[in-house]
Amino acid sequence: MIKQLTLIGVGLIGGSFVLDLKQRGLVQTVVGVDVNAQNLRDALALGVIDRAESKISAQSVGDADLVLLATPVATLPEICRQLAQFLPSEVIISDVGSTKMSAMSAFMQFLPNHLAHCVAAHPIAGSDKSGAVSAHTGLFKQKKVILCPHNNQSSGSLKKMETLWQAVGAQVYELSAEEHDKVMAAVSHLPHLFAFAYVHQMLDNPQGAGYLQFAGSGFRDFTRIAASHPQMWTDITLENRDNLLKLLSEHLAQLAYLQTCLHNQDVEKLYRYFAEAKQVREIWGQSH
Ligand SMILES: NC(=O)C1=CN([C@@H]2O[C@H](COP(=O)(O)OP(=O)(O)OC[C@H]3O[C@@H](n4cnc5c(N)ncnc54)[C@H](O)[C@@H]3O)[C@@H](O)[C@H]2O)C=CC1
Ligand SMILES: O=C(O)C(=O)Cc1ccc(O)cc1
Repeated sequence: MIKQLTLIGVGLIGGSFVLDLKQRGLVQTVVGVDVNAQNLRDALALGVIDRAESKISAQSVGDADLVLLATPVATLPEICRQLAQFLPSEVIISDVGSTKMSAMSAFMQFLPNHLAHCVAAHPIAGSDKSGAVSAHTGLFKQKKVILCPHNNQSSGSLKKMETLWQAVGAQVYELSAEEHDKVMAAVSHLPHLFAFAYVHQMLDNPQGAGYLQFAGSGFRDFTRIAASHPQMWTDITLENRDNLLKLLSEHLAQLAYLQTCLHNQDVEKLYRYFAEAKQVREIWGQSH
């Protein structure tokens, strides 16, 4: 049972997590801190938080057992810098950000005396929606959450976060922050870049808007994530840029291969390429 959870960034992910904890009676009071006043009003009205605070202060974090950071990833250094002066000694600091090397470096730089209780975490669940109005229970049911333990980790704090994520229905895995960012670049960050690039190309094409009226379900499936929050994705792609730059050049080679196949009207190579991808996608789909 957590007496006070202070949620910094009362949006889709942080809001959904606390709603689940509340529903299970695992948290007594949730204090929300957010830079967006309307979002705080929505969160109060929807019962996501019990008290709203506009800034990090002794009042908002001084009595917390758990401080959860659920803001866009580039905000973590400044948030941790501000937190340092107000943190009670045993409080757990955890986050939900999509990049973990950046979270670890913010913890190490600005919370060095508190590092044992910093738990870097990432739920692989969410959507293209954002804000407290989108928060809902059940978001993490049967979804994976990756925890990234570090050398100075308190096993009690790690275990506590593992227990909370399991309580909201998630399956907990552990990876190093470095491995996490490499994997996520491939299965999440690059696909988002492709979706943004593809939709952008429709924007750049003078006829694009007219073409879109005939777009069907394939377009819908492929581009849903291009409606995701631009701030969130600016932060993620910049924080994971080294992995993404490497993958982008590998994928340019894939496109160049397709270009060559089409240019040469190479039926066999095209067929094999599509069939191999179809098999991988079908096998993945059977277990997800
Ligand atoms: N949306 C998704 O599907 C997933 C997102 N994540 C990660 O979770 C984090 C939060 O994402 P969402 O909940 O989707 O975003 P969101 O946009 O729904 O919520 C973020 C909230 O943080 C607030 N905020 C921004 N800067 C702030 C600051 N300096 N101090 C206090 N509040 C601030 C915003 O006003 C907003 O209410 C991000 O780091 C994202 O990478 C992780 C898994 C899935
Ligand atoms: O909208 C979708 O399907 C997503 O892919 C959601 C998502 C976005 C960012 C993450 O770090 C994890 C999950």
